[in-house]
Amino acid sequence: MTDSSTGEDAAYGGRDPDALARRAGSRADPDRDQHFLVDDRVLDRIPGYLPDDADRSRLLEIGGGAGALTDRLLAAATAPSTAGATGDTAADATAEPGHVTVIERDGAFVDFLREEFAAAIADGLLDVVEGDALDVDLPPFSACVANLPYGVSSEIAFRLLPEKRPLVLMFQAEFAERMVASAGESEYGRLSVSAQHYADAEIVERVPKEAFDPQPAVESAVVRCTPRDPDYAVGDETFFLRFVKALFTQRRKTVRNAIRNTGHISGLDEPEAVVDAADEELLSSRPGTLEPAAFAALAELARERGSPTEA
Ligand SMILES: C[S@@+](CC[C@H](N)C(=O)[O-])C[C@H]1O[C@@H](n2cnc3c(N)ncnc32)[C@H](O)[C@@H]1O
Repeated sequence: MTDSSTGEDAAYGGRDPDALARRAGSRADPDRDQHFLVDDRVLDRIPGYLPDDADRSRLLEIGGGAGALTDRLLAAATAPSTAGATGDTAADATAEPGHVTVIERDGAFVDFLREEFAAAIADGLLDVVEGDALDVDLPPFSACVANLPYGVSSEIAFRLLPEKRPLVLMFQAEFAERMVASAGESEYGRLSVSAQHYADAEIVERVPKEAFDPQPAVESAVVRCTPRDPDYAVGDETFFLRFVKALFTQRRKTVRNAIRNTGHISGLDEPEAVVDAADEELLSSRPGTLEPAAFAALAELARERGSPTEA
C-alpha cells in the first residue's frame, strides 16, 4: 500500500498530489510555467490514454514538478513481456517494471524528485534529468506523457513529434483544438497540418482550471498523438512545413495570392511559375480549406517549378 505521507514507500501510483506539493516545500510559480495537477482522477486517467499497443518500457515526462504524474508513470511503465503471453502489458500485474525519465528545469523540484523517488532511482527505474527540455539531449523513449509547461508547449511538441512515438500531452485547450482541427474548421491552420504530418492527433480529455494549483488562466486539454505515416509523400519535409507556414500567413487570401505574396517565407524564387502550373480550382480556394494531401501536392509542384532556396 502506498503511504502518501512519506516518499519512502516504493509502491507507485497513489501519491497524493497535495501532500507531494507540501513535501516539495517550494510553491509552484506560474511565472515559471508551474501549474501542478492536483486532481487525482485526472492524474490517474492520463497514462491510460496511451494507445493500447504502446510500448510502455521507457516513458518520458517533461516537467516533473512535485512528481504527481511521475508517480503515476512509474506505476504505468512496464518492460516488454518476455513470456510473450497476452501482450496486454498495461493490465498485466506480473509485468516487470519499465523505466521513466523525467526532465525538469527547476533545480528545487529536481532535488525534491530525487529525494522523493530515491528508491526508484536506486532500483534503476527512474532518471531525473535537470535541464531545459528545449536543449537537453532527449533520452531514448518509447512514449511520452506530460503536463507540459504551456509557455514552450509548441516547441516541445515539435521536438517530440518527429521522434514518431506515442505522445499524451496536456496543452492549453485552444492550442489543442488547433492541433487536432480538420480542413474547413475555423481552428484549422499551420499547427494542424504540421502536427498531423507526424501523427493522428485527438483530444481525449478536457481539463478544467480547477484541476490545477495554481490555476492557469485558461482551460486545458489532453491530446493523444499516435504516430503514423501521412497519406501523402513529400520529397523535402522542411520545405513542405515552410510552405504550409507561408500559405497560412495569408489564410484569408486565395491560394494563388498566398503563393505569390509569401516567396520570402516559403523561399520560392519563382512563385509565379508555381501559380502558372497549378490547378485552377486549387488556386482559387483558401488555405484553410486545403486538406494536408493537397498542401503536399502543391508543395511538390512548388519544389519543381518555383526554384526554392535552401532553408
Ligand atoms: C505544468 S507543470 C507540470 C508539473 C507536474 N508534472 C504536474 O503535472 O503536476 C510544468 C513543469 O515543467 C517545468 N518546466 C517549465 N519549463 C520547462 C522547460 N523548458 N524544460 C523542462 N521543464 C520545464 C516547470 O518547472 C514545471 O515543473
